[in-house]
Amino acid sequence: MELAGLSVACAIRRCYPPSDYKGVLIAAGPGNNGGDGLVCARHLYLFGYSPVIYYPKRSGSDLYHRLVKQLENFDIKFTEEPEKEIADGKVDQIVDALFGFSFKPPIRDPFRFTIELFESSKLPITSVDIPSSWDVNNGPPSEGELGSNFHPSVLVSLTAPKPASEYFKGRHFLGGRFISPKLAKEWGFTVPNYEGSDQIVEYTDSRI
Ligand SMILES: NC(=O)C1=CN([C@@H]2O[C@H](COP(=O)(O)OP(=O)(O)OC[C@H]3O[C@@H](n4cnc5c(N)ncnc54)[C@H](O)[C@@H]3O)[C@@H](O)[C@H]2O)[C@H](O)CC1
Ligand SMILES: [K+]
Repeated sequence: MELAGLSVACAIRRCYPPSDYKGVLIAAGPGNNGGDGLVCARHLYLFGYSPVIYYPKRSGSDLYHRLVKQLENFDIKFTEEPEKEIADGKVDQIVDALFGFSFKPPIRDPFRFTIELFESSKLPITSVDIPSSWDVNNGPPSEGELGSNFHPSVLVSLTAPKPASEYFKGRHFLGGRFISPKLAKEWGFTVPNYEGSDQIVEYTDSRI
């Protein structure tokens, strides 16, 4: 999770530098995708951003208490009113860390509100692993359903791209540099060539 969150922060640093996109709203969900978002928020702070975290359904487990404690130690702000942060101009970009591969539709509250916020926002949005509300295999919800108008500008797939990423049209990165060739072979995917100490690789038209 630490490396996953770091890789998302690295992709954001590459696409949306703090000189132009300093205020970052991180929407964190109740599972591990949300945990990646909490880790990402801490690294963004260390990279010079001003993160503000919306974490409406907190996990009770010790790991998450410790992630929150680390953020509090940096005086990183938590908010209950993400729409106000956006309206007040405190936010220049958004991180979608609501749900990853364990999401099962339909979306339950309080996350319906958050997906509506994503759909209506004009700000750049980076999704962690899968755009939230998308089905891991089949991609965006059908037209007219909540989430069908959610198209983030950046996607950071973790460890390996999920089938839903085929429907994604923006800048696509792979992160989570911790898979051994042996494990990748066992699971039938390729570990790309990460440059030097990079935590991310960007997919190009020719794929990696
Ligand atoms: N396992 C790995 O290799 C890695 C995973 N990483 C990250 O972990 C997520 C998957 O995490 P998981 O905890 O399994 O689930 P999610 O975060 O996707 O969500 C579960 C969470 O959401 C709730 N939920 C599900 N459906 C709904 C719904 N319709 N409405 C409201 N709430 C819903 C559910 O109850 C749970 O609380 C993966 O995508 C990666 O981001 C790391 O990257 C490390 C490697
Ligand atoms: K997500």
